[in-house]
Amino acid sequence: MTDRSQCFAKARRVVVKVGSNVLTASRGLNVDVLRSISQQIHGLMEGGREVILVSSGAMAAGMRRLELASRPVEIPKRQATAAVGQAGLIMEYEQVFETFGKSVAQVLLTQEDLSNRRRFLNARNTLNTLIDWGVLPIINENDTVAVEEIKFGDNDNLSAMITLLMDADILINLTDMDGLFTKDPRTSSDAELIPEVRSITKKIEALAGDIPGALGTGGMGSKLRAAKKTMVAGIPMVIARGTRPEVLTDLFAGKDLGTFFVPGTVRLRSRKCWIAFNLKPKGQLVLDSGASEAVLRRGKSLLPGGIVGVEGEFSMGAPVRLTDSRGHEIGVGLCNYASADVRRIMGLKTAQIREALGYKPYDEVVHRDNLAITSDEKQP
Ligand SMILES: Nc1ncnc2c1ncn2[C@@H]1O[C@H](COP(=O)(O)OP(=O)(O)O)[C@@H](O)[C@H]1O
Ligand SMILES: N[C@@H](CCC(=O)OP(=O)(O)O)C(=O)O
Repeated sequence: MTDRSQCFAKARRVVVKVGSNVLTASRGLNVDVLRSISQQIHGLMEGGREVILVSSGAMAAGMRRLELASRPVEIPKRQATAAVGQAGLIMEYEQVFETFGKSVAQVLLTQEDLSNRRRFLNARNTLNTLIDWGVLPIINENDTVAVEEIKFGDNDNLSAMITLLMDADILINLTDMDGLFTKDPRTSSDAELIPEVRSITKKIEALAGDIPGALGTGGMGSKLRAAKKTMVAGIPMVIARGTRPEVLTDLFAGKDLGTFFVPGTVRLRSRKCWIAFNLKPKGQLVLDSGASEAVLRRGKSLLPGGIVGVEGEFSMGAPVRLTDSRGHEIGVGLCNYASADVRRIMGLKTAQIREALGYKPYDEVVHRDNLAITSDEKQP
């Protein structure tokens, strides 16, 4: 069983995400909360932890700075508002950390920056260097250039991706609620806090509305989608109230605050997370029950003999989804053969590949090293 206090005690690299509603007051940024969270982060850093901050609040700060009563509808105006707000946001962090003798760095990212392997590795090197220097990286989505399809969608997702790709040990999502409730507490006074979630079932998903607070973006739904990713990757996530005094300090002192999302037992490392969550699968391989079992529970590579179906057209090296015969996703992997070749060798023994194709570069259709298991069915 995963012990929550152990997860906190052992966490060396920590990602903290702070939502817009936490950081905003009626007349602009809530500087008191920003200072309090910064102070606690500084405490964690002083205690030897590596911290990465994902901070929302640019749009909210910009709206207040420009005296806009509501969020602009047109995308360029939204982007311009966030650009104004980001400056004030980072300036505030900069000033607070200066009083601790520490530096902060602004890192603005788009989805593209993570899905392009070379750009991602550049970003990761930069983040690791900042951490080595004892500088706090403060990440936000690059709202000025990120529109529609290249948008992370929200910082809940961005913070989960950063947690996975930076091999962090825990994700703390600070919002304007004490955690996940049985109903939306904004509309239901009898809502009760759920202290622990072991699996994101349909029932759990149904509790969360996608309607965010006045200044937020994704609502509780996007936090659950983020938790799903970290849990599959074997990393715990917590949702807690960012305005609670000493929230971070208390969490690391072992207090049972917020909602704890229990991680899966197998830890997926950065490269496999990148395969699982950043690449768009180009096709699908359907596995028979023996191959599903071998891949899911026995840590095996996928051989041609266990494949019963191929969907889509893809070239060698393409990312593909692996499903069982009921269509449930087992994982995502890089395919050693093009779709046309997989169709010719599926169901065959590895010794028959050369005969069927005239060549045999690999025994495995998907090698274990290039396969990320995304099913939350219990693995060994
Ligand atoms: N079951 C639920 N439990 C807690 N909050 C919920 C639930 N369903 C919907 N919400 C809403 O989600 C909001 C938090 O999401 P959001 O506004 O996107 O926050 P943030 O700015 O921190 O990302 C809360 O203000 C709350 O009203
Ligand atoms: N990039 C946006 C953040 C949008 C966002 O995800 O907000 P939130 O749901 O409050 O975390 C901003 O800084 O305003």
